Amino acid sequence: MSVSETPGDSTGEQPAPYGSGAAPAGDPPGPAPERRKVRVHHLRQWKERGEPWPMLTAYDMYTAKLFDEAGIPVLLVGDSAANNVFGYDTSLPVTVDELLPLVRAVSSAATHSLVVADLPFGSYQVSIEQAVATAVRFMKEGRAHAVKLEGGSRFAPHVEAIVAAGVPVMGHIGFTPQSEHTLGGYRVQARGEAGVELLEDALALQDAGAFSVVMEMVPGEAARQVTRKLAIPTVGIGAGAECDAQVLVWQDMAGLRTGGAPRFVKRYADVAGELTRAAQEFAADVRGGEFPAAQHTFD
Ligand SMILES: Nc1nc(=O)c2c([nH]1)NC[C@@H]1CN(c3ccc(C(=O)N[C@@H](CCC(=O)O)C(=O)O)cc3)CN21
Ligand SMILES: CC(C)C(=O)C(=O)O
Ligand SMILES: [Mg+2]
Repeated sequence: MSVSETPGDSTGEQPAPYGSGAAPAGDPPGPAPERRKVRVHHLRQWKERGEPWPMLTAYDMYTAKLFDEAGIPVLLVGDSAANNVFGYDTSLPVTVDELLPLVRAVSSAATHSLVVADLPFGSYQVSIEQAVATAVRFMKEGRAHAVKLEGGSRFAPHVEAIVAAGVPVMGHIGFTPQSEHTLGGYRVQARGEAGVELLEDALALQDAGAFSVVMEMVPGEAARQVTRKLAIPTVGIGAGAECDAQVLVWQDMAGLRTGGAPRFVKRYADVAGELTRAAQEFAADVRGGEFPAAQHTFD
């Protein structure tokens, strides 16, 4: 168990929500301490304490509510909704107008988790003004708590301007799916010499005021070095065990998506199998006259 903060410490902060440390030994029995809203400074506290934290994507009200209640401190409304909600073959086509209602749904349902809205391709690359305007829309209309965008040093000015507008920003480097045509497909990034560039990008984002950085599909050793050199937490996806946090797309993690998954995915459930079974049983019940029964019928 980790050392818990003394209530009423110099910052006047209550202990951070979640965390691996339960109530200190000797606490009176009773209801669990009140969970508090996750804020960006909590993520940095967990890094300082060496407590890894989980992040999942969510795109709708039910998953947001379940993951929030399960203690997932950060929910990402990913532009991966392109693949996993809208059925596009890449993340490039999804628009701000398509993502905004999903962000609003997740933000409305999450009572404690920090909700991060992913800025889609084309909604921030055009200019710094466009980046700020899009981030503001996701905060104002989507009611997000933070935004995420892809890119390193070249997007540091965009990050700085969004942060100056009062919006926390999460970076995303390594394999950046919105640039798949530049990167030449879904490939591991920052191998060998290119590890230097990964670190430069991460530092530029930190200097620009990002509160965290996602690293996608980079060698574990490169991710470890970046994580050690940054004060802000790193979030890995296919970036090894040494990141401060880990993120997966929920349909991959829960086995709703069938077919081959990337190597970095671990499957924790068979939601596809369970849903298929339920649909088949429902169909058989209807065809066999078993449903609806008397208790499903009004007098
Ligand atoms: N369902 C889903 N999961 C994701 O992780 C995800 C999305 N969608 N959509 C947006 C991006 C795209 N991502 C992906 C998608 C596929 C691979 C993949 O097929 N990787 C292979 C090849 C790696 C290589 O060439 O070295 C792998 O085996 O990991 C990786 C990242 C991550 N994101
Ligand atoms: C995979 C995560 C990091 C993401 O950007 C997304 O889901 O869109
Ligand atoms: Mg994304």
